[in-house]
Amino acid sequence: MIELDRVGRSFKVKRSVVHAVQDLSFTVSAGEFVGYLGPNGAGKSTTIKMLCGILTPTSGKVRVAGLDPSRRRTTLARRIGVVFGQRTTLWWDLPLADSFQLIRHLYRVDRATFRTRLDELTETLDLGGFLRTPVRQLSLGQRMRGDLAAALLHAPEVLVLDEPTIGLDVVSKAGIRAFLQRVNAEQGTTVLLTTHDLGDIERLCRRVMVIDHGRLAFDGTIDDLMATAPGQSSIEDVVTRLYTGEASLPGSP
Ligand SMILES: Nc1ncnc2c1ncn2[C@@H]1O[C@H](COP(=O)(O)OP(=O)(O)OP(=O)(O)O)[C@@H](O)[C@H]1O
Repeated sequence: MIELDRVGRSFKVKRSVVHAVQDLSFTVSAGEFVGYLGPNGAGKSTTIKMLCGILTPTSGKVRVAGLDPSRRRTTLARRIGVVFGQRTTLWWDLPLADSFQLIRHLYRVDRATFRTRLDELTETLDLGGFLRTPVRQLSLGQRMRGDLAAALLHAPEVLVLDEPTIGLDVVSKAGIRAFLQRVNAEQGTTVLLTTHDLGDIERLCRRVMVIDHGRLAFDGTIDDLMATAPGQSSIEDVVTRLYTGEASLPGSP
């Protein structure tokens, strides 16, 4: 469903070049729920932007649902849902319900399918109390649930999430995690989740990939990840050792 083959992306900054992603190869199969971890500046957002066609790779090949994202961005948009937790894709001054209507038109979802999906999403994400509220008046947790609904209204096969639980309280986080688990299990949606919240990773992902300095540093199960730092019992400690280069990497490619 997602394939990267020796992908690189660099940026020219003044007279130097930043290699945000380098020689990155991985495959995510249909129905997987994969965590994508890495320290600040590791290249996660750059990867995600290449997956949805916002950025073109400088080298290598990206395929999502069989499509080249930067060349087929409009076609791909119908098959991928993306949530950037740090900024909304909703219309700031419009009530949530009106944003959803606009999305229905943009994605050409027929009226009956839209109604059924919106009813389902309203129930599972508990949106009923604020569908008529302008997005700018929503709390962060409400806005995030709105963004998730917006990303899923057109029933995409792939869902890419960039920090979807950032800034949320424990109850809101638990609600969003349960929702994501359900979407993956019941609809078979492939999910790639970027987060700094290791609770998200522990509760949701069987497989974890770690990127560091633009390169894949680890790809394996949570158990494999824990085995990189024997004697450490918490995932926080294991990931800290990985980020600081203190762990050995049996699962690394
Ligand atoms: N448009 C850009 N122009 C120049 N440099 C960029 C640009 N976008 C990203 N970078 C650089 O590429 C590197 C990777 O950035 P990226 O945003 O992908 O990291 P990240 O893993 O998402 O980090 P964070 O966890 O802090 O969000 C960083 O050094 C960043 O400064």
